[in-house]
Amino acid sequence: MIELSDVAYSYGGAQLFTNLTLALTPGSFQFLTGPSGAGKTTLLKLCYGDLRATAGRVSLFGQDAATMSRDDVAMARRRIGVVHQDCQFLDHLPVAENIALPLQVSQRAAEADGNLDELMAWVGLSGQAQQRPPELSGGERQRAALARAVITSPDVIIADEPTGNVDWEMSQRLLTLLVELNRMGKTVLIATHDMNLIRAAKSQVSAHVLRLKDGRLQAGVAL
Ligand SMILES: Nc1ncnc2c1ncn2[C@@H]1O[C@H](COP(=O)(O)OP(=O)(O)OP(=O)(O)O)[C@@H](O)[C@H]1O
Repeated sequence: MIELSDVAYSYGGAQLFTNLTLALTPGSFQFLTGPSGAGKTTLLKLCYGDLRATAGRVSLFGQDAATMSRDDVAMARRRIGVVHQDCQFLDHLPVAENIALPLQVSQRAAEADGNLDELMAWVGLSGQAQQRPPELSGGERQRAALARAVITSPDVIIADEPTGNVDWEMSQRLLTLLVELNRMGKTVLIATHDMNLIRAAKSQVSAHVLRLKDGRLQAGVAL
């Protein structure tokens, strides 16, 4: 679905990583871990077409990202739900409207009628639909961000620290939602520092763990 082959990335100075290879195969559940600043967010951005590799090949659903037009990338992006590290809400809009926004952007607003209430209930936010994002707790914001990422029924979910700043119980609840999505056939990639979360996931799902460190991606990390 998404493949990085011998990819390098630099923000202009030293290379953050080189010769990095990663495949998001259909239905896989993968964790990306590694020290702060190793480049996890950068790697996720390459996977969802937000950044272009400085070398190597990124393939988004069979197309070479380097030769894709902006519209092609936008179309591919519709198949990827992203949970950003800082959630990125429009604070003046109610939570429900924030969650429905990706449908409007992809001109599918009519689908909100059927899906939105169900999705709000799934993430346990039915009572908060009309609140503004700044009025939510950290865990509620993370669940709202997950709901917004999946409202368009993407094939792939990419989540950057989806359990940052929440307690253990809430991180378990978010993990359960991500595992449910994977059981529905979604491909899941999660960047996290939380090794306890990874351990908990491994008892529920066949998860692969990758560690990005010193510009290299290692598989089979000991937990
Ligand atoms: N837009 C940017 N311009 C220049 N440098 C950047 C930019 N974004 C990130 N970096 C640098 O690239 C490196 C990797 O950042 P990145 O956010 O990908 O790491 P990370 O592993 O996700 O870190 P964390 O775990 O702290 O979120 C860092 O040194 C960071 O300062």
